[in-house]
Amino acid sequence: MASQSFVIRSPCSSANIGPGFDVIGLALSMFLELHVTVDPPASSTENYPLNCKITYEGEGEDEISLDPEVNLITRVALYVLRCHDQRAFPKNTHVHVKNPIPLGRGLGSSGTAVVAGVMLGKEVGGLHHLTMERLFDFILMIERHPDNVGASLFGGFVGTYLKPLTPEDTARVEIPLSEVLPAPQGGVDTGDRPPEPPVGIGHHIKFPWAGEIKAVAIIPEFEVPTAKARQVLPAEYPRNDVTFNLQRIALLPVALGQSPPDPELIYLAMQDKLHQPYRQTLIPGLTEIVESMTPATQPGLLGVCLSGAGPTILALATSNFEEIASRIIKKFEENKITCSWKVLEPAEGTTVVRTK
Ligand SMILES: Nc1ncnc2c1ncn2[C@@H]1O[C@H](COP(=O)(O)OP(=O)(O)OP(=O)(O)O)[C@@H](O)[C@H]1O
Ligand SMILES: N[C@@H](CCO)C(=O)O
Repeated sequence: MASQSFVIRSPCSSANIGPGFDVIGLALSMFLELHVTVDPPASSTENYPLNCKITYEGEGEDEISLDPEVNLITRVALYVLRCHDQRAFPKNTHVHVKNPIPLGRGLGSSGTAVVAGVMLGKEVGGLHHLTMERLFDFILMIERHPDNVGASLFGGFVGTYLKPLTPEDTARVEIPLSEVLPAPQGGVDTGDRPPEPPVGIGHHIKFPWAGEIKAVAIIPEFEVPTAKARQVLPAEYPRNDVTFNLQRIALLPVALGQSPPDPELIYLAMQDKLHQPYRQTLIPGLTEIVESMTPATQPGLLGVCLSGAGPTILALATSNFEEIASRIIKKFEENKITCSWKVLEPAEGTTVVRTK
Protein backbone atom coordinates (compact mmCIF):
# COMPACT_ATOMS: atom_id res chain seq x y z
CA MET A 1 0.00 0.00 0.00
CA ALA A 2 1.32 3.49 -0.87
CA SER A 3 1.70 6.03 1.91
CA GLN A 4 -1.18 8.46 2.24
CA SER A 5 -2.14 11.52 4.22
CA PHE A 6 -5.41 13.37 4.56
CA VAL A 7 -7.38 15.67 6.85
CA ILE A 8 -10.90 14.92 8.11
CA ARG A 9 -12.75 18.05 9.21
CA SER A 10 -16.01 17.77 11.10
CA PRO A 11 -18.11 20.65 12.48
CA CYS A 12 -19.53 20.91 15.98
CA SER A 13 -23.29 21.17 16.28
CA SER A 14 -26.14 22.54 18.31
CA ALA A 15 -29.16 20.26 18.67
CA ASN A 16 -32.84 21.02 19.35
CA ILE A 17 -32.76 24.85 18.74
CA GLY A 18 -35.59 25.04 21.28
CA PRO A 19 -38.57 22.82 20.37
CA GLY A 20 -36.84 20.34 18.02
CA PHE A 21 -35.81 17.84 20.69
CA ASP A 22 -33.90 14.93 19.07
CA VAL A 23 -34.93 16.22 15.61
CA ILE A 24 -33.26 19.48 14.63
CA GLY A 25 -29.52 20.09 14.37
CA LEU A 26 -27.33 22.96 13.23
CA ALA A 27 -23.71 22.45 12.16
CA LEU A 28 -21.56 25.31 13.43
CA SER A 29 -18.19 26.76 12.44
CA MET A 30 -15.89 25.13 14.99
CA PHE A 31 -14.16 22.06 13.56
CA LEU A 32 -12.62 18.87 14.92
CA GLU A 33 -9.70 17.96 12.64
CA LEU A 34 -8.00 14.60 12.22
CA HIS A 35 -4.64 14.86 10.47
CA VAL A 36 -4.00 11.31 9.33
CA THR A 37 -0.92 9.72 7.83
CA VAL A 38 -0.49 6.08 6.89
CA ASP A 39 3.11 5.09 6.23
CA PRO A 40 3.65 1.56 5.06
CA PRO A 41 6.39 -0.42 6.85
CA ALA A 42 9.05 0.21 4.19
CA SER A 43 9.53 3.74 5.48
CA SER A 44 8.92 3.08 9.20
CA THR A 45 8.86 -0.01 11.40
CA GLU A 46 7.38 1.40 14.59
CA ASN A 47 4.75 -0.76 16.30
CA TYR A 48 1.65 0.76 17.89
CA PRO A 49 -1.35 -0.96 19.50
CA LEU A 50 -3.69 -1.92 16.64
CA ASN A 51 -1.13 -0.16 14.36
CA CYS A 52 -2.37 3.27 15.39
CA LYS A 53 -0.60 6.13 17.13
CA ILE A 54 -2.79 8.96 18.43
CA THR A 55 -1.58 12.44 19.32
CA TYR A 56 -3.98 15.12 20.53
CA GLU A 57 -4.14 18.87 21.06
CA GLY A 58 -6.92 21.14 22.24
CA GLU A 59 -10.02 20.67 24.36
CA GLY A 60 -9.80 17.52 26.48
CA GLU A 61 -6.07 17.02 25.97
CA ASP A 62 -5.57 16.18 29.66
CA GLU A 63 -8.37 13.62 29.78
CA ILE A 64 -8.84 11.99 26.37
CA SER A 65 -7.20 8.57 26.07
CA LEU A 66 -4.55 8.05 23.40
CA ASP A 67 -5.13 4.29 23.42
CA PRO A 68 -6.85 3.44 20.10
CA GLU A 69 -9.02 0.83 21.81
CA VAL A 70 -10.31 3.42 24.31
CA ASN A 71 -10.38 6.69 22.37
CA LEU A 72 -13.91 7.31 21.03
CA ILE A 73 -12.73 8.40 17.55
CA THR A 74 -10.51 5.37 16.90
CA ARG A 75 -12.91 2.92 18.57
CA VAL A 76 -15.58 4.02 16.17
CA ALA A 77 -13.17 3.73 13.23
CA LEU A 78 -12.33 0.18 14.40
CA TYR A 79 -16.05 -0.64 14.49
CA VAL A 80 -16.35 0.30 10.80
CA LEU A 81 -13.13 -1.57 9.92
CA ARG A 82 -14.18 -4.72 11.78
CA CYS A 83 -17.59 -4.75 10.10
CA HIS A 84 -15.52 -5.04 6.90
CA ASP A 85 -13.20 -7.81 8.14
CA GLN A 86 -10.26 -5.49 8.81
CA ARG A 87 -9.10 -6.24 12.34
CA ALA A 88 -6.82 -3.23 12.89
CA PHE A 89 -5.63 0.02 11.31
CA PRO A 90 -3.21 -0.20 8.38
CA LYS A 91 0.41 -0.43 9.60
CA ASN A 92 1.84 2.85 10.89
CA THR A 93 -1.34 4.89 11.02
CA HIS A 94 -0.87 8.21 12.84
CA VAL A 95 -3.94 10.23 13.81
CA HIS A 96 -3.24 13.73 15.10
CA VAL A 97 -6.41 15.18 16.65
CA LYS A 98 -6.95 18.96 16.82
CA ASN A 99 -10.04 19.64 18.90
CA PRO A 100 -11.37 23.13 19.66
CA ILE A 101 -14.84 21.80 20.71
CA PRO A 102 -15.39 21.92 24.49
CA LEU A 103 -16.46 18.55 25.88
CA GLY A 104 -19.84 17.93 27.53
CA ARG A 105 -21.13 21.47 26.93
CA GLY A 106 -23.93 20.89 24.42
CA LEU A 107 -21.93 21.59 21.28
CA GLY A 108 -22.04 17.99 20.11
CA SER A 109 -18.43 17.09 20.88
CA SER A 110 -19.21 13.36 21.15
CA GLY A 111 -21.35 13.36 18.00
CA THR A 112 -18.58 15.14 16.08
CA ALA A 113 -16.03 12.59 17.37
CA VAL A 114 -18.28 9.71 16.24
CA VAL A 115 -18.82 11.26 12.79
CA ALA A 116 -15.07 11.87 12.33
CA GLY A 117 -14.36 8.33 13.59
CA VAL A 118 -16.68 6.70 11.07
CA MET A 119 -15.08 8.74 8.29
CA LEU A 120 -11.64 7.71 9.57
CA GLY A 121 -12.63 4.03 9.34
CA LYS A 122 -13.87 4.52 5.80
CA GLU A 123 -10.74 6.33 4.62
CA VAL A 124 -8.02 4.15 6.19
CA GLY A 125 -9.95 1.01 5.24
CA GLY A 126 -10.29 2.10 1.60
CA LEU A 127 -14.05 1.51 1.97
CA HIS A 128 -14.99 3.79 -0.90
CA HIS A 129 -18.38 2.14 -1.44
CA LEU A 130 -19.67 3.60 1.86
CA THR A 131 -21.89 6.54 0.94
CA MET A 132 -22.67 9.38 3.35
CA GLU A 133 -26.12 7.81 3.89
CA ARG A 134 -24.55 4.45 4.79
CA LEU A 135 -22.06 6.15 7.13
CA PHE A 136 -25.09 7.67 8.88
CA ASP A 137 -26.28 4.11 9.65
CA PHE A 138 -22.95 3.27 11.30
CA ILE A 139 -23.06 6.54 13.26
CA LEU A 140 -26.59 5.84 14.51
CA MET A 141 -25.52 2.48 15.92
CA ILE A 142 -23.33 4.51 18.29
CA GLU A 143 -24.98 7.91 18.91
CA ARG A 144 -28.66 7.12 18.89
CA HIS A 145 -30.27 10.51 18.62
CA PRO A 146 -29.78 11.74 15.04
CA ASP A 147 -29.84 15.53 15.49
CA ASN A 148 -26.19 16.33 16.38
CA VAL A 149 -24.63 13.67 14.18
CA GLY A 150 -26.91 14.48 11.22
CA ALA A 151 -25.75 18.10 11.35
CA SER A 152 -22.05 17.19 11.78
CA LEU A 153 -22.10 14.72 8.90
CA PHE A 154 -24.27 16.56 6.36
CA GLY A 155 -23.74 20.19 7.47
CA GLY A 156 -26.11 23.14 7.66
CA PHE A 157 -29.48 23.33 9.38
CA VAL A 158 -31.15 19.92 9.29
CA GLY A 159 -34.22 18.02 10.34
CA THR A 160 -33.45 14.37 11.06
CA TYR A 161 -35.69 11.37 11.42
CA LEU A 162 -35.49 7.62 11.88
CA LYS A 163 -37.19 5.17 9.57
CA PRO A 164 -39.54 2.61 11.14
CA LEU A 165 -37.52 -0.61 11.08
CA THR A 166 -38.56 -4.24 10.80
CA PRO A 167 -38.63 -6.04 14.19
CA GLU A 168 -35.42 -7.85 13.17
CA ASP A 169 -33.65 -4.58 12.31
CA THR A 170 -34.98 -2.90 15.45
CA ALA A 171 -33.35 -5.64 17.48
CA ARG A 172 -30.05 -4.89 15.71
CA VAL A 173 -30.26 -1.18 16.52
CA GLU A 174 -31.11 -1.91 20.14
CA ILE A 175 -27.97 -3.96 20.67
CA PRO A 176 -26.23 -2.43 23.71
CA LEU A 177 -23.50 0.04 22.86
CA SER A 178 -20.97 -2.13 24.68
CA GLU A 179 -21.46 -4.80 22.00
CA VAL A 180 -21.21 -2.35 19.11
CA LEU A 181 -18.07 -0.83 20.58
CA PRO A 182 -16.54 -3.76 22.50
CA ALA A 183 -14.74 -2.97 25.72
CA PRO A 184 -10.95 -2.65 25.33
CA GLN A 185 -9.30 -6.09 25.28
CA GLY A 186 -5.78 -4.90 26.11
CA GLY A 187 -4.73 -5.11 22.48
CA VAL A 188 -5.89 -8.74 22.15
CA ASP A 189 -8.10 -9.30 19.12
CA THR A 190 -11.04 -11.55 20.05
CA GLY A 191 -11.89 -11.93 16.36
CA ASP A 192 -15.54 -11.03 17.03
CA ARG A 193 -17.39 -9.38 14.16
CA PRO A 194 -19.50 -6.53 15.50
CA PRO A 195 -23.19 -6.20 14.52
CA GLU A 196 -23.60 -4.36 11.21
CA PRO A 197 -26.16 -1.57 11.07
CA PRO A 198 -29.44 -2.11 9.21
CA VAL A 199 -29.65 -0.11 5.97
CA GLY A 200 -31.40 3.29 6.04
CA ILE A 201 -31.85 3.81 9.79
CA GLY A 202 -31.70 7.59 9.66
CA HIS A 203 -32.51 10.35 7.19
CA HIS A 204 -32.19 14.11 7.03
CA ILE A 205 -33.65 17.07 5.22
CA LYS A 206 -31.84 20.40 4.84
CA PHE A 207 -33.66 23.58 5.80
CA PRO A 208 -32.80 27.04 4.47
CA TRP A 209 -30.97 29.45 6.79
CA ALA A 210 -31.12 33.23 6.38
CA GLY A 211 -27.55 34.46 5.86
CA GLU A 212 -27.82 37.36 8.32
CA ILE A 213 -28.51 35.06 11.31
CA LYS A 214 -25.48 34.20 13.48
CA ALA A 215 -25.30 31.92 16.52
CA VAL A 216 -23.80 33.35 19.71
CA ALA A 217 -22.68 30.45 21.93
CA ILE A 218 -22.28 31.27 25.63
CA ILE A 219 -20.28 28.38 27.08
CA PRO A 220 -20.25 27.86 30.88
CA GLU A 221 -17.09 26.42 32.38
CA PHE A 222 -18.81 23.32 33.77
CA GLU A 223 -19.80 20.11 31.96
CA VAL A 224 -23.21 18.42 31.80
CA PRO A 225 -22.87 14.87 30.45
CA THR A 226 -25.62 14.25 27.89
CA ALA A 227 -26.58 10.95 29.55
CA LYS A 228 -27.29 12.81 32.80
CA ALA A 229 -29.26 15.54 31.00
CA ARG A 230 -31.47 12.86 29.43
CA GLN A 231 -32.10 11.12 32.75
CA VAL A 232 -33.86 14.20 34.14
CA LEU A 233 -36.49 14.12 31.37
CA PRO A 234 -39.89 12.54 32.11
CA ALA A 235 -41.09 9.40 30.35
CA GLU A 236 -44.48 10.99 29.62
CA TYR A 237 -45.64 14.56 28.89
CA PRO A 238 -48.89 16.47 29.31
CA ARG A 239 -50.68 16.73 25.97
CA ASN A 240 -50.67 20.55 26.11
CA ASP A 241 -46.88 20.63 26.34
CA VAL A 242 -46.54 18.33 23.32
CA THR A 243 -48.95 20.51 21.33
CA PHE A 244 -47.00 23.61 22.40
CA ASN A 245 -43.80 22.15 20.89
CA LEU A 246 -45.51 20.84 17.74
CA GLN A 247 -46.87 24.31 17.02
CA ARG A 248 -43.41 25.82 17.35
CA ILE A 249 -41.50 23.18 15.42
CA ALA A 250 -43.84 23.73 12.49
CA LEU A 251 -42.73 27.38 12.46
CA LEU A 252 -39.02 27.11 13.23
CA PRO A 253 -37.52 25.94 9.89
CA VAL A 254 -39.61 28.49 7.97
CA ALA A 255 -38.89 31.32 10.40
CA LEU A 256 -35.11 30.78 10.29
CA GLY A 257 -35.05 30.56 6.49
CA GLN A 258 -36.83 33.85 5.84
CA SER A 259 -34.84 36.92 4.87
CA PRO A 260 -35.07 39.45 6.43
CA PRO A 261 -35.69 37.49 9.64
CA ASP A 262 -38.81 38.24 11.67
CA PRO A 263 -37.56 38.52 15.30
CA GLU A 264 -40.97 38.11 16.95
CA LEU A 265 -41.73 34.96 14.95
CA ILE A 266 -38.30 33.41 15.62
CA TYR A 267 -38.47 34.20 19.34
CA LEU A 268 -41.81 32.43 19.57
CA ALA A 269 -40.67 29.50 17.38
CA MET A 270 -37.67 28.81 19.66
CA GLN A 271 -39.68 28.12 22.81
CA ASP A 272 -39.77 24.66 24.33
CA LYS A 273 -41.63 22.72 27.00
CA LEU A 274 -40.18 19.24 26.47
CA HIS A 275 -36.59 19.43 27.71
CA GLN A 276 -35.42 22.89 28.81
CA PRO A 277 -37.72 23.22 31.88
CA TYR A 278 -36.47 19.87 33.24
CA ARG A 279 -32.80 20.65 32.63
CA GLN A 280 -33.08 23.72 34.82
CA THR A 281 -32.16 21.39 37.74
CA LEU A 282 -28.72 20.82 36.16
CA ILE A 283 -28.14 24.32 34.81
CA PRO A 284 -28.68 26.98 37.50
CA GLY A 285 -30.70 29.94 36.21
CA LEU A 286 -31.57 28.31 32.85
CA THR A 287 -35.24 29.32 32.69
CA GLU A 288 -34.46 32.87 33.78
CA ILE A 289 -31.65 33.15 31.22
CA VAL A 290 -33.84 31.92 28.38
CA GLU A 291 -36.61 34.33 29.41
CA SER A 292 -34.38 37.28 30.33
CA MET A 293 -34.33 38.95 26.92
CA THR A 294 -36.71 39.34 24.02
CA PRO A 295 -36.25 41.03 20.64
CA ALA A 296 -38.21 43.95 22.15
CA THR A 297 -35.75 44.43 25.04
CA GLN A 298 -32.54 43.51 23.17
CA PRO A 299 -31.96 44.88 19.65
CA GLY A 300 -30.41 42.31 17.32
CA LEU A 301 -31.72 39.33 19.29
CA LEU A 302 -33.92 36.75 17.55
CA GLY A 303 -34.22 33.97 20.14
CA VAL A 304 -32.50 32.09 22.96
CA CYS A 305 -32.35 28.37 23.71
CA LEU A 306 -30.31 25.69 25.41
CA SER A 307 -27.74 24.22 23.00
CA GLY A 308 -28.23 20.45 22.88
CA ALA A 309 -28.26 19.01 26.37
CA GLY A 310 -26.48 22.10 27.71
CA PRO A 311 -25.07 23.88 29.55
CA THR A 312 -24.20 26.14 26.56
CA ILE A 313 -26.81 28.77 25.69
CA LEU A 314 -27.37 29.60 22.04
CA ALA A 315 -28.64 33.07 21.16
CA LEU A 316 -29.56 33.64 17.52
CA ALA A 317 -28.99 37.24 16.50
CA THR A 318 -28.32 39.57 13.60
CA SER A 319 -26.24 42.21 15.47
CA ASN A 320 -25.04 43.35 18.95
CA PHE A 321 -23.45 39.95 19.58
CA GLU A 322 -21.14 41.15 22.37
CA GLU A 323 -23.95 42.90 24.23
CA ILE A 324 -26.17 39.81 24.00
CA ALA A 325 -23.36 37.55 25.23
CA SER A 326 -22.53 39.93 28.13
CA ARG A 327 -26.12 39.95 29.33
CA ILE A 328 -26.25 36.16 29.44
CA ILE A 329 -22.79 35.89 31.02
CA LYS A 330 -23.95 38.30 33.77
CA LYS A 331 -26.94 36.06 34.50
CA PHE A 332 -24.63 33.05 34.87
CA GLU A 333 -22.35 35.12 37.14
CA GLU A 334 -25.28 35.59 39.54
CA ASN A 335 -24.95 31.82 40.09
CA LYS A 336 -21.13 32.07 40.31
CA ILE A 337 -20.64 30.46 36.90
CA THR A 338 -18.06 31.86 34.51
CA CYS A 339 -18.41 31.54 30.75
CA SER A 340 -16.63 32.08 27.47
CA TRP A 341 -18.45 32.99 24.28
CA LYS A 342 -18.10 32.78 20.50
CA VAL A 343 -19.97 33.94 17.43
CA LEU A 344 -20.50 30.96 15.14
CA GLU A 345 -22.07 30.47 11.74
CA PRO A 346 -23.74 27.53 10.00
CA ALA A 347 -21.05 25.26 8.62
CA GLU A 348 -20.59 22.69 5.88
CA GLY A 349 -20.57 19.02 6.86
CA THR A 350 -17.70 16.58 7.23
CA THR A 351 -15.03 16.76 4.54
CA VAL A 352 -11.90 14.80 3.67
CA VAL A 353 -9.01 16.57 1.97
CA ARG A 354 -6.23 14.36 0.61
CA THR A 355 -2.76 15.82 0.94
CA LYS A 356 -0.96 12.75 -0.48
N1 LIG B 1 -12.48 14.77 20.36
C1 LIG B 1 -12.83 13.76 21.15
N2 LIG B 1 -12.06 12.68 21.24
C2 LIG B 1 -12.41 11.64 22.02
N3 LIG B 1 -13.53 11.63 22.79
C3 LIG B 1 -14.35 12.68 22.75
C4 LIG B 1 -14.05 13.81 21.92
N4 LIG B 1 -15.03 14.70 22.07
C5 LIG B 1 -15.91 14.18 22.95
N5 LIG B 1 -15.51 12.97 23.36
C6 LIG B 1 -16.19 12.10 24.36
O1 LIG B 1 -17.54 12.54 24.49
C7 LIG B 1 -17.82 12.96 25.85
C8 LIG B 1 -18.77 14.13 25.88
O2 LIG B 1 -20.00 13.70 25.36
P1 LIG B 1 -21.41 14.31 25.79
O3 LIG B 1 -22.41 13.66 24.89
O4 LIG B 1 -21.59 14.17 27.26
O5 LIG B 1 -21.30 15.86 25.50
P2 LIG B 1 -21.38 16.71 24.16
O6 LIG B 1 -21.40 15.78 22.98
O7 LIG B 1 -20.29 17.70 24.19
O8 LIG B 1 -22.76 17.46 24.35
P3 LIG B 1 -24.18 17.43 23.53
O9 LIG B 1 -24.38 16.01 23.03
O10 LIG B 1 -25.22 17.86 24.51
O11 LIG B 1 -24.06 18.40 22.42
C9 LIG B 1 -16.43 13.32 26.41
O12 LIG B 1 -16.40 13.23 27.79
C10 LIG B 1 -15.54 12.28 25.71
O13 LIG B 1 -15.65 11.03 26.38
N1 LIG C 1 -31.30 15.99 21.42
C1 LIG C 1 -30.29 15.66 22.37
C2 LIG C 1 -29.01 16.35 22.01
C3 LIG C 1 -27.92 16.03 22.97
O1 LIG C 1 -26.76 16.43 22.44
C4 LIG C 1 -30.72 16.05 23.77
O2 LIG C 1 -31.23 17.16 23.93
O3 LIG C 1 -30.54 15.25 24.70
